[in-house]
Amino acid sequence: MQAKIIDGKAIARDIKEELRVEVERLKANGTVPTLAVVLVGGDPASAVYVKNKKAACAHVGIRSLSYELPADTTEASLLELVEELNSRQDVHGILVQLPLPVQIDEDKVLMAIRPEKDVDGFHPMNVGNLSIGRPGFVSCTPAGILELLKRTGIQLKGKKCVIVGRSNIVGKPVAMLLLREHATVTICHSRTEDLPGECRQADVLVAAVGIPNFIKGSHVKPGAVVIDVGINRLADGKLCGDVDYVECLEVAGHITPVPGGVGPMTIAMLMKNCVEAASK
Ligand SMILES: Nc1nc(=O)c2c([nH]1)NC[C@@H]1CN(c3ccc(C(=O)N[C@@H](CCC(=O)O)C(=O)O)cc3)C=[N+]21
Ligand SMILES: [Mg+2]
Repeated sequence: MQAKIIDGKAIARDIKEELRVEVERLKANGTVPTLAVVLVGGDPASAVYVKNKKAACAHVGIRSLSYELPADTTEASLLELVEELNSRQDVHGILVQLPLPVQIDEDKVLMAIRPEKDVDGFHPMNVGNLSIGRPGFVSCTPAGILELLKRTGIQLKGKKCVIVGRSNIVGKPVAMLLLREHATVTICHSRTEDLPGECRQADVLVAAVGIPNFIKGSHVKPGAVVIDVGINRLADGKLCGDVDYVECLEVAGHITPVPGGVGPMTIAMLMKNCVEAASK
């Protein structure tokens, strides 16, 4: 039997509709939720994501302020902009699009954003709060994955979840979120011995490796939930996930497509974090 396709685009649309109502309420109370989006340089993929984020803001009713800086921007001037946005009362969320040009230390910039405005959830304070179970902003892709699982009715308690990829932005925080749901969590990576064997144990398999079609049908336990976090741009311009979709569709119980799976959820969670930032 073919896997059920989890429609991330539709679920993201539902979430944005829910947020629209909250934004109207905030506006009625005199607060216009505002996100500052900072883009340094002209990376074409980043430009697409930033455009999508601004479109989502417009849809939900969030005001977005756009800062497009040249590729040769210095670290000092970017930090100066972050400081200005930190101190502005009318700015609730700050997003500095990654990756940044080589002359800028990303860590330094992310640490400069006030944790209360860190709607990306990348500041060590928010990362730490997540890992010890305190409230704070959760980064958008991991939060989006959990929301997809919840709204699809996938039970996580006691289930075996295997994550392939150990990045700070996806692998590690998604592990923390799954643990919080009482799942048994394994994080695999490039040095894992017998990766296919680990993957085949998974009730929920999360692929975040950045290699097109890396997860094959033979990695998947029949009936498992397969979440594809990959966004690989192929030479022909098409988007491709980390999961071999055609193969895994025949084995999995549920699967997310690329595009239209985790990507739109990332943006919906960014909107959710902005609304939360503005509510405080
Ligand atoms: N500070 C920061 N925060 C981020 O959250 C952040 C970032 N930097 N840098 C890059 C990654 C990547 N990312 C995506 C967001 C939306 C889609 C998305 O909308 N994807 C659509 C397709 C979009 C397309 O056609 O290219 C989909 O999967 O259906 C993908 C990827 C956010 N990131
Ligand atoms: Mg990645």
